[in-house]
Amino acid sequence: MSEPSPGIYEFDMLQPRFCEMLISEVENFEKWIRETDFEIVRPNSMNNYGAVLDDFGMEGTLDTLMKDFVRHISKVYFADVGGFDLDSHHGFVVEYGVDRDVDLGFHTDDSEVTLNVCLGKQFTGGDLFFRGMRCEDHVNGQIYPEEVFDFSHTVGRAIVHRGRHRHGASATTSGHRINLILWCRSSVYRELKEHKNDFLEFCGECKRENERKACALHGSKPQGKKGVLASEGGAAAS
Ligand SMILES: O=C(O)CCC(=O)C(=O)O
Ligand SMILES: [Fe+2]
Repeated sequence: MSEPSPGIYEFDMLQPRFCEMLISEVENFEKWIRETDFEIVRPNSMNNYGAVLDDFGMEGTLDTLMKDFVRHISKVYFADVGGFDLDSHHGFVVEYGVDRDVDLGFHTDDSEVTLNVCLGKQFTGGDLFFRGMRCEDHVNGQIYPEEVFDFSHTVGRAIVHRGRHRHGASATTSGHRINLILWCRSSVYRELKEHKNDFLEFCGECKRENERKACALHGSKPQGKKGVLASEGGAAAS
């Protein structure tokens, strides 16, 4: 596992054969939905294609994946957002292509920790772009150069990040990109957050504010890196 940018971890996770089998299962489900005239529930407020895996028999499997796999990673790297106590999830696939959703706007996830694995198929484009972690108060704030990180998907490879890590997906310019997304949540963390009004350690802007306050107190200059990129508006996905 490597950490190509602060708070983002990547590693090989799924065998190609498993990715193919999962895609074929999703395609079967979508075919069945079309034939039976059922309404498919789309994965979230942003994607018009894809499907919720929990809706067709994978809820238990994904719960096990979260508890026996993601949680071991998140309790080490994301303990500050309840990574030790993930207890519910929303599992889905997203589908991109010129005849599907092409890209995905800048947003934060309704999760404490997100696992994102590329299932296939063949595609060009579709990079994920990350632009720093923010608390709710600072989600629309500036982007600092050290927060800029772009990630190219390859089949079977996974990335994990905090839900509060602002990100989006650039256009898939050819082929189809299908990714498995697992939004993992912690009810304990959410409950605690309600009653605490602390500054959030992971938030790039809270950190800077704290630094400025400390410097004002001691009469020194903040050490933070200079240079600010244009700010982008962010949405919260649900
Ligand atoms: O397109 C992707 O790989 C990312 C999808 C995503 O960010 C989301 O569904 O929350
Ligand atoms: Fe997302």
